Amino acid sequence: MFTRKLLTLVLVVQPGRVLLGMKKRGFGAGKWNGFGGKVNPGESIEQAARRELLEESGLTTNTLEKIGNITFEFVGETELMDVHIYRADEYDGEPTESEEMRPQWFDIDKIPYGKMWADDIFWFPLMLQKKKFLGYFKFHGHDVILEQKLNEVQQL
Ligand SMILES: Nc1nc(NC2CC2)cc(N2CCN(C3COC3)CC2)n1
Repeated sequence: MFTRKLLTLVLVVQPGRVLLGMKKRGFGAGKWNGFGGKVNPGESIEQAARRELLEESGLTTNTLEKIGNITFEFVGETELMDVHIYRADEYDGEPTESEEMRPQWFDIDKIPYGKMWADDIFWFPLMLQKKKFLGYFKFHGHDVILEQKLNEVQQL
């Protein structure tokens, strides 16, 4: 009944600050988010995460750590979003605006949750504490969360 679309999301975190990008077009345009996108055939999820980070932010990293996996359901749609979330604590390069994203550093205590996906406020604190988590969010449209599950796990 449901198909799953593999997607990636990378958060670059430095002491006291996190790098977010303003999505300039496509799904989630107008929201701040980490960097990510689709997984191409023949690509591992981690390779796709690295590719999208480079394409969207100009950054590379040696320290991509898998920290979460969240499944999103949208009422009335049969395709689930299976988002694999990574944290990078080091990076090389300079944050660079791309066609997709305008990068900006945010102090941890000034993360713009009001301009991000509604689920982020729930799992960002786990991500920032380097906890690993599994989640499930059921959305009505793009703004209303009808159901949610979020559990810390020891390993992904
Ligand atoms: N933070 C956050 N929340 C989401 N919530 C669900 C939407 C309700 C989804 C999401 N991603 C899925 C979409 N993906 C786009 C980049 O190319 C596709 C970025 C990561 N990222």
